[in-house]
Amino acid sequence: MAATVPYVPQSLQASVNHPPTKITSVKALAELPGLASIPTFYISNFASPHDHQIIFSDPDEDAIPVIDFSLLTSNGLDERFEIIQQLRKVCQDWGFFMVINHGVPESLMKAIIDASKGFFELTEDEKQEFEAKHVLDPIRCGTSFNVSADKVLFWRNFLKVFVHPKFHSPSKPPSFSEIALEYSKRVREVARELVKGISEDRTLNLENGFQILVANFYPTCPQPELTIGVPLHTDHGLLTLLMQNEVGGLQVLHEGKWVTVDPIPNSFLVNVGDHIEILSNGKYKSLMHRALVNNKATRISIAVQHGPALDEVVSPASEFVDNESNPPAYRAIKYQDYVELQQSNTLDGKSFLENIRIY
Ligand SMILES: O=C(O)CCC(=O)C(=O)O
Ligand SMILES: [Fe+2]
Repeated sequence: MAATVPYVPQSLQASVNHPPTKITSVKALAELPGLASIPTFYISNFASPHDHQIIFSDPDEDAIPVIDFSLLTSNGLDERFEIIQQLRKVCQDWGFFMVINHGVPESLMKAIIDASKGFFELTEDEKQEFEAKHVLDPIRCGTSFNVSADKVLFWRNFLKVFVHPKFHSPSKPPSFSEIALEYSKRVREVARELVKGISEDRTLNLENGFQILVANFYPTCPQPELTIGVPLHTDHGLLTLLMQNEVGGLQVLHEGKWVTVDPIPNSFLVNVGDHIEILSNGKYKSLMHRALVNNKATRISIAVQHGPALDEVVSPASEFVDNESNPPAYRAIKYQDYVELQQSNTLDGKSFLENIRIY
């Protein structure tokens, strides 16, 4: 019989309500035999059903838009024009869509999930080598979002790797590097076409755009309704292309309702990030989203974020600004500074964009 009071090692125990200083892995915690309840520092308001007037969306009524990528790269000019209009409308109305017929092989999508699983299954000692000191270190694994700032911890382990313009990779497991290199390249090609279609800005230097691969590992949780994998937030880049193993958990905020995402197999879930919102001067909104956890199966998601070049100073593009009726709504900021600030803070339920918004 499972013990009602779990054994939690000293190093994982909360002192009053503060998270312990040394926590590296919720995976190790989740694997403790007989864990029936979660430590208090994982209990989070962000998981509360009252945090955002939640109405679970009716899947039929709020069907998530689907973009057929093959039309974007087809030679038919009419088809391309049509799909670009559709893409821009979807970015304006939703900030979120699924992409089908994207050309990234199913076997490669499966391979990156398996390689990431292999990484998370390394021993805690082996993974320690990849625990970074700074948010701009190119290889960084950890738990929660930012354990030095988080007031409560989130039920997630992550690996964040800078994969472009310079490719980095952990050296373990041995197959990770080759798979991650190929996966990043193929996903980047899809992202570049989508960004070109959405943004009318021709000054973006996408060749040298920053690309980061984030692998998320959400172990099963004995009390999933009390905690959360990632609380609501927006992504810092231009576009994120996300996929997952067969286990769901992503919710997107659409017109004040949480929409639970049930993806089409082998599709990418694409969301607009903060830098499309900045460039378009707010026309295309960065998507608020979060990841729930469950008590049945481990969830793995791979989110690849694509941004401008790190040294690019981004401000609203001239075609979206009119100084009289539509003045710039965001301050110019170097992308690298934005990433550093966003990643150094904790997720507090607001978009980090609020920090550069001009009122
Ligand atoms: O796991 C998910 O579905 C979402 C993860 C996410 O939002 C992120 O890594 O930024
Ligand atoms: Fe995200």
